[in-house]
Amino acid sequence: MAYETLLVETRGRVGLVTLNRPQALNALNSTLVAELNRALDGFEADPGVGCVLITGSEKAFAAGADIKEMSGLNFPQTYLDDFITAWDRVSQRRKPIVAAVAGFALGGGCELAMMCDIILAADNARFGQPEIKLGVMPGAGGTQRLTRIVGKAKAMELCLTGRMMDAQEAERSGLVSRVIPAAELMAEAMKTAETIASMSLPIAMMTKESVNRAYETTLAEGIRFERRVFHAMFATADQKEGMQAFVEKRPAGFQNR
Ligand SMILES: CC(C)(O)CC(=O)SCCNC(=O)CCNC(=O)[C@H](O)C(C)(C)COP(=O)(O)OP(=O)(O)OC[C@H]1O[C@@H](n2cnc3c(N)ncnc32)[C@H](O)[C@@H]1OP(=O)(O)O
Repeated sequence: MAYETLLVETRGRVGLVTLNRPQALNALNSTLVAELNRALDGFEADPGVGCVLITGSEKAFAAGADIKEMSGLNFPQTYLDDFITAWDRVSQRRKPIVAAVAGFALGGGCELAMMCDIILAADNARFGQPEIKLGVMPGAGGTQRLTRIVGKAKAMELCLTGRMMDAQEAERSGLVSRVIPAAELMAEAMKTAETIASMSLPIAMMTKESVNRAYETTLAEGIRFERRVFHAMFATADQKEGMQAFVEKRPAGFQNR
């Protein structure tokens, strides 16, 4: 089935989604979110895909939820439809997701990036939660994820003033893992996604689950969870292959089992 708001392709073991509403700076309307979930469903089900890469355009990763679509909503509609639930499915994916962000990542765009596992930023990237200027606040996880990532002081300032931060500030704050010259962003992001996709898929998925557990539980519980998952990894063929390959000084050939 074709996509109206996305470009979706598979490059080797990387599933690539490019948000494609240039006329609206990739504002996230209901069609785009539904299509993004459809694309991610496909990649999750495809054993040939080991990592997903989500990107936008040079000018905008995404300028937030589509304000024109949202502006007419009332409380019963937003409560009953709870459209944000569909967005949150991105954060529930089990395969690793890399976000390659150039230009604006604002409001829901910043929230979408934070639902991914790694954010790589072009040097022209700008992040922010400007919802307060619209008379609302972040509703797709921004007040929670941003606060856990950058800390209360900066999250509070960004959410209460709507100020944008540039890529360097985002890197200093721990929001992005790396800043890359804009012209090299896609090549670097593909390299990162390909590296992840070359690992054992079950081991990468368990690693993602374990790192995410750090956000959801106490340190003691998290350590216990990590230990159990670590033990379980010794039941995989890929653990045998990975360690044997090291001993034999050759590249590992993972079979994803
Ligand atoms: C998910 C929730 C619940 O958390 C809520 C949200 O995400 S609310 C949305 C938060 N985002 C914003 O408030 C950002 C809104 N956009 C801007 O402030 C500016 O567009 C900009 C600073 C990102 C870029 O400014 P500029 O370069 O001057 O471009 P524009 O002329 O403003 O925009 C071009 C074109 O795109 C349309 N556009 C931009 N953002 C959105 C949006 N979020 N929703 C709908 N449409 C958007 C803008 O209206 C322009 O379209 P035309 O007027 O030319 O048809």
